[in-house]
Amino acid sequence: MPFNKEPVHQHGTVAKSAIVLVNLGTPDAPTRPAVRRYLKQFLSDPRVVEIPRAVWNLILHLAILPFRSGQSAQKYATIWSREGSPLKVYTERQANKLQALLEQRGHHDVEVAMAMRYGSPALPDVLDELKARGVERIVVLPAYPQYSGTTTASIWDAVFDHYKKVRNIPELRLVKHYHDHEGYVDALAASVETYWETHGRGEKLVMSFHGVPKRTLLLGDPYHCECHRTARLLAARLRLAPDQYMVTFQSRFGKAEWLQPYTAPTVQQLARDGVKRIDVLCPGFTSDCLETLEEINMEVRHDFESNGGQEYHYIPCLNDNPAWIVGMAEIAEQHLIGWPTMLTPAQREAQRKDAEIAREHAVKLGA
Ligand SMILES: C=CC1=C(C)c2cc3[nH]c(cc4nc(cc5[nH]c(cc1n2)c(C)c5CCC(=O)O)C(CCC(=O)O)=C4C)c(C)c3C=C
Ligand SMILES: [Fe+2]
Ligand SMILES: [Fe+2]
Repeated sequence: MPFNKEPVHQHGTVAKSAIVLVNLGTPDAPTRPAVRRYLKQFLSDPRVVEIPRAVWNLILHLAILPFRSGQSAQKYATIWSREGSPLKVYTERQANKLQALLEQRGHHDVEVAMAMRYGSPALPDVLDELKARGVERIVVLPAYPQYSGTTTASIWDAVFDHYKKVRNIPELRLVKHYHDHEGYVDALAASVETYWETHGRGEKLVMSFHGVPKRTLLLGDPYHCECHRTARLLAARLRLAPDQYMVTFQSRFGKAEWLQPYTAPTVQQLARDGVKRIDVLCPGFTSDCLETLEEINMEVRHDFESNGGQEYHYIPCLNDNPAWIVGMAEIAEQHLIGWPTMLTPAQREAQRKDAEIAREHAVKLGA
């Protein structure tokens, strides 16, 4: 494979650092063709569906895309906002606020960008733009607190695939997870406590995480354990006894067994058992999205209420809560250590001069 042509004689230019906040991605519009395009890219990822390609391609094109695209588009239409898909809107706000906070904390030489694993803005395009702007150090920060081969590793695949075509690769740091990071757990606890202060509290706190096939757990994916660790830490911060909270897994896809217990049947059973009020939190999603706003706040709410439950409270995701922006800044800072993001004005001026000399040098060489 040939390498792409790249800018020459950039040595000595101001090397900037960047944080790339990467989320899953979402369709460009709540329409059948846009959702089909998105699902096709998402579900063709071998990290997401581990079935031999020849078999899976047939199933995907004959049995899934023709039916699911329209059904999912209808669901997306119920949560779409004037600004677009909530997942993208919140991820964008997080990136902007993180940029401002890092600047406030003295990191004058770091830029924060946002990218999507599937759909737009596409991760490879964002990495290209950063390179064009002279960024030589990158922290890749997935929007997933818990590591899974199906999500986090897929972001890494996309990063590695992209740089296979690049000659001069930036220095890279990949955040694996922050399921037990204080800044993340504290932000979750603050969000729940604030909710309880204004709405009172339920008999049980249901912590619903996105599921994955059970098979991945048996094959060594740490996701399940990391979800439970987050739940234990959050319960400890909230001083909840074991009978005051539950961990469940939502969004099952396909016919295979996924991580149990499943959210919807668990909530139905709670209602049938006479529990009158539950509070539901989705700690594994840092932004509200289809899976929280439609599935949890609409479908599962209906399941609870139609089985005798009286009060169903959905506690929103961290989104752009100030406490979460602080948590993200702490996680980012721990990965920026040793990089010159806090240059003094004098140091920056020296770098600028050095870049000027390098450019003159390049002109003399005829580049
Ligand atoms: C938080 C982590 C996530 C894991 C782990 C995850 C695994 C996983 N997901 C699917 C299939 C689908 N997921 C869909 C939507 C979706 N998934 C996540 C996050 C995780 N997925 C988010 C944040 C979203 C919402 C995106 C949005 O636009 O708001 C969808 C698309 C919607 C639909 O048609 O239902 C599918 C499909 C699998 C198969 C999987 C693990 C193997
Ligand atoms: Fe998913
Ligand atoms: Fe486990």
